[in-house]
Amino acid sequence: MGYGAPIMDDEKLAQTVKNEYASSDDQVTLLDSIEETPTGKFIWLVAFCASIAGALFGYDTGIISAVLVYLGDSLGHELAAHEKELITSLCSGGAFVGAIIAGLTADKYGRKAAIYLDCLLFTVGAIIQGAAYSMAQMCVGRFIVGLGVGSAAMVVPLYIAEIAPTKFRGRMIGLNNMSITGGQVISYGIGAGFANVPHGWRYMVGLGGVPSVILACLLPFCPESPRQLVFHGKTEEATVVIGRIYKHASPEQVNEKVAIIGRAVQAAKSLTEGKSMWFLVRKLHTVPSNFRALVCACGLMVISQMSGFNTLMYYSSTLFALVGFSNPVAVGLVVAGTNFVMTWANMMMVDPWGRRRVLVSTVWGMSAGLLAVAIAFSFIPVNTETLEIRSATITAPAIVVLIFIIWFVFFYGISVGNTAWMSTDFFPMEVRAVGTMFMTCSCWGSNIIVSSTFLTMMKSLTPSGAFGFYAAICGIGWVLIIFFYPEVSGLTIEEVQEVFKHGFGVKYTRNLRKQRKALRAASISA
Ligand SMILES: O[C@H]1[C@H](O)[C@@H](O)[C@H](O)[C@@H](O)[C@H]1O
Repeated sequence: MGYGAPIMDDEKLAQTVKNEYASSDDQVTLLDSIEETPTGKFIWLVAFCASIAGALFGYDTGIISAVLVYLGDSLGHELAAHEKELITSLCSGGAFVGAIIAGLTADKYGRKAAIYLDCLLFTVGAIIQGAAYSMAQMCVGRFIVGLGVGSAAMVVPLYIAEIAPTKFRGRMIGLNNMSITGGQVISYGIGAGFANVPHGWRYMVGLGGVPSVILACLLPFCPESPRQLVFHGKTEEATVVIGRIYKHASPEQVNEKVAIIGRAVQAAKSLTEGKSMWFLVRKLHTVPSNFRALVCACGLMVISQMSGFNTLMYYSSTLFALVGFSNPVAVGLVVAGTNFVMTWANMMMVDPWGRRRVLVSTVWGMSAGLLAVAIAFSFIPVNTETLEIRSATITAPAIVVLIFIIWFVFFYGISVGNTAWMSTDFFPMEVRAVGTMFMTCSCWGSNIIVSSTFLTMMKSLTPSGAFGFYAAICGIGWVLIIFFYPEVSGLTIEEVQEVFKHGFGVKYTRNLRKQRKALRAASISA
């Protein structure tokens, strides 16, 4: 029994597993036993360094709301609404392009090269923005930073997924998510801190260039992904890296791990050697298991974005001013802070609980929260022409809106907001980079749609209609997750490749996890 072994009935399971464990020559492969060994601090430090790029993603997307408020006429004139929209959306547009560039190059040049490039983009973009005296210069700076955001959003989870020990993979990608949402909290704090400083907005954007320099200095201490090293024929280097990651493993276990990776790499190579990028894109769409992985990864990402969460990130001031709060920036900080705390909760829960279990038991809460917001809004007299409130005092429905927005963020942060970035391990190696690229593009594509239609929807559908729409998306998303999202937590990245060969793998992984549990129990009692 090895990867892709048939799933058997529950009754026969315990005995068969015990027998096999006792007789198999291939016990190491069976349990990938290196994964059971303790790992040291080194790999956490590496994941932490890579996550600085995630913090920059969060910082640069979050800071814009404060920058827009304090720009004034610094770019030569007071900006019109459409110019503000342009500055905001150019970052998402750049991110879309950045994700494509990273996706096309991550295999050829390795994961680390893309992160170095991100550092350059974040720094150059920050300098250009901070020194901008014209709308054109600001737009260029914003787009360049967007390229970095999109590339980092794509390559960092990919890099972490490939270096992480199986038992910490979800948690380590979660660390990157914490950096994203932490970066957003910091950006709100810095936005508030520089609010009354002359030219404060220049410091706000310029500060985004500092952590990228720090990251560039730390990167030489981080290893290249061992899977990438094996892919490029550097098996000895990969062995050293695996030895550093699993520092309590025996040399045999290290060699076996490299051999397992080598087999997966060989399989990937035999399918793709000498083939063009277009071939990989076709393979991603035409091989049924790849396509199912793609649907699942992009589907979850689209649900996370179309839930409307980022309307709160980009337009929270507008929204909270609309319902009568006089200090919308502070209220916005509460939203970003809740998201950050729940990202931590997600990180702690995904590996022991399993991603699917977390999603199934929480996504309904997003829908329920948004529905309550939609209902509460119907009691608030909003002028849909001007998007202004007709009464200046905070009413009970306004408080209900705030409570249920925080409720929504609570469930968003603990579920799709972070789990969506973990699906990079759904893809087999030969299409992992290109699959992650599509997943990241589906993030920025749907992000652009939501951020560019929110205010229009508030006007044409009324706030109740807009939030009702997002509630429906979350409700449908929850049902789709129940039927189609498999549990891959606890499986090695090589094992995950088998999952989508069995439909969407929901039943397959349920049985596989049961088998593994029994196998572990048998190995302990043997
Ligand atoms: O995972 C992140 C996180 O949830 C952020 O708070 C959000 O702004 C991003 O759009 C999302 O991709």
